[in-house]
Amino acid sequence: MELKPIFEPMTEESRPLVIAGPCSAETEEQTLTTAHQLADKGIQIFRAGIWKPRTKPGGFEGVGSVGLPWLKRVKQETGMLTAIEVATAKHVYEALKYGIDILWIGARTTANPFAVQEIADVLEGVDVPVLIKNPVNPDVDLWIGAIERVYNAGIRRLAVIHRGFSTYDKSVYRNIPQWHIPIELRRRMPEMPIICDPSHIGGRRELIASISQQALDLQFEGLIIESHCNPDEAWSDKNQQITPDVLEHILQHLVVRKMNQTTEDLSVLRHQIDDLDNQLLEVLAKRFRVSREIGTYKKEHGMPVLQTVRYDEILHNRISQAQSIGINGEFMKNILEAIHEESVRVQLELMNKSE
Ligand SMILES: C=C(O[C@@H]1C=C(C(=O)O)C=C[C@H]1O)C(=O)O
Repeated sequence: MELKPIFEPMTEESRPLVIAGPCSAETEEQTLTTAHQLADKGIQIFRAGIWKPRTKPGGFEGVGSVGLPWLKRVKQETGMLTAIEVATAKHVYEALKYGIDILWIGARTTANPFAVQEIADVLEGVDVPVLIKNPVNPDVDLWIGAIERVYNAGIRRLAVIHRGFSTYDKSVYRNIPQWHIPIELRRRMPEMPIICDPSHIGGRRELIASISQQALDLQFEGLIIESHCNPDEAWSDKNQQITPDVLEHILQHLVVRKMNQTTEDLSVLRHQIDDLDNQLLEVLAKRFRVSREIGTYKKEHGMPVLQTVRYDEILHNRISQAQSIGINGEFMKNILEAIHEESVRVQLELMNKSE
């Protein structure tokens, strides 16, 4: 992909790029007050939701097109660029008609290729920056598919927004970050800027600073943070919005690590890591060899592959062993589950071989 910077100038020094503004534009006064406060703090890009995709009908679905002239005023009075979410062709037309500078595609929309294609089709021939949020489900290919649809429409000023992923299980997060997904996107598309959305990942004000710092530590390029002049009275997402004052405080305390190159000091430690990874691989290969032998035995003796009592015992013992030497139990569980799944697959393959 041949991308252009989303904004000029975008330099290493300008990291992180910050986009801030209320979840929703509610009234002209709330929009303008918040915008002026943010502009006074040096924020250069203002976000506001105009059309809000709500889980159930009856919630506040955004003010709609009447809010677009308010954003035009924001731009005229503060000089900030304006950004809104678009989910349909009509939204794109309206946004462009009112001179909105940046469009973003929401997580629910990204999950739907028909909707993304509809938006891409109307963007054909338009030069506007587009930010693509991750789909609600942790599917990196679906995310990349949406990026490609927009890219194929000729949009070159592209970036993605990592806003976390929906989960049925209770979690401290509103949308679990699953950092490995944006990391995989970075591996596959190294030139694609990634903007983190700590407001939607955390769902709570208290989590915004730490999630933002994590994003910066992963070299993400920007942050999109919900900020409202009076968060407790917000019409949507009040728990995750912060005042421009709090936003300024958080931004001042973020540590931006600029050192990109590997230093000599790291090379010694990295050799150690290489060495340890080699040992891990050898041990894993040995374990699968033994598992194959067990599989052969089971085949000869008519035993089923899955042995839940044994598996349960392994999980239980290894997790407490791990915890006793300072390894996170949840992490150990994930590793053991992955190993077991592969071990069972290897044995099943063996069982079903005819000879
Ligand atoms: C290796 C075995 O087969 C399966 C795989 C296991 C493993 O890899 O640890 C454990 C139990 C079984 O479900 C076994 O029965 O011991």
